[in-house]
Amino acid sequence: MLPTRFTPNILVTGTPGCGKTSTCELLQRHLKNSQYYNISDFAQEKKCYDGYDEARKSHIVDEDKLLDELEPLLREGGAIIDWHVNDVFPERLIDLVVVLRCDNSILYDRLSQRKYHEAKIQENLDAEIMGVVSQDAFDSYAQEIVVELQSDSTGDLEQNVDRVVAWTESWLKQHPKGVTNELEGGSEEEDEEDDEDGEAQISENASESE
Ligand SMILES: Nc1ncnc2c1ncn2[C@@H]1O[C@H](COP(=O)(O)OP(=O)(O)OP(=O)(O)O)[C@@H](O)[C@H]1O
Repeated sequence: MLPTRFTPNILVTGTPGCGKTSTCELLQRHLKNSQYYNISDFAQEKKCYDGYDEARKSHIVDEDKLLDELEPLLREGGAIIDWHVNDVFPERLIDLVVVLRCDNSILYDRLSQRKYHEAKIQENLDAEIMGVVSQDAFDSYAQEIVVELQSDSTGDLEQNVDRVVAWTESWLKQHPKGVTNELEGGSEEEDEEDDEDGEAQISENASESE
């Protein structure tokens, strides 16, 4: 059981089509020693399924099994997690939650290009308008570790990655001794560095945190 993680775990979430995979793949190229987990692929690879949803034409993920597989990896730190569901990961093992947002007409075009049927497109557009994923993130994690970033253009994509890279560098400086991997129920003590510095805040512009 690893007691400490020395690099942060970053969850990238958002409505399907918002750009999670594009962002995570670019981020992984910029962050040394990071591991990218696309949870849809991970669940398939580890067979973390609990049936098949005919209406949605997709497997139902067994979240308990998923966490059994993922938690030891999160304890190592440096995870970049990509999933539209965000409220299943243990808060004690997540250091930053990035919620990608997308303009609805742009999202419509992206989902149409995937040949999604109209009802599925509409369901996702409604979810994006209502901010469903964002609300889940703010309900599930401390407000100060959740950040919403717009992902409409390639310029946004690059800027978002720069900001998360800058945030990570700042986190590493603030936690030279790493962060204690709390046990379920939070029975282990917080790392001293945490108490002194609090959470690393993501800045409006990447350069601000340097
Ligand atoms: N910021 C962006 N600017 C321009 N195009 C983008 C941007 N982000 C994503 N795209 C494009 O939108 C499409 C969907 O992106 P991507 O697969 O990264 O989304 P996703 O959120 O991971 O979707 P899913 O949840 O279904 O896996 C891709 O064709 C990608 O190239």
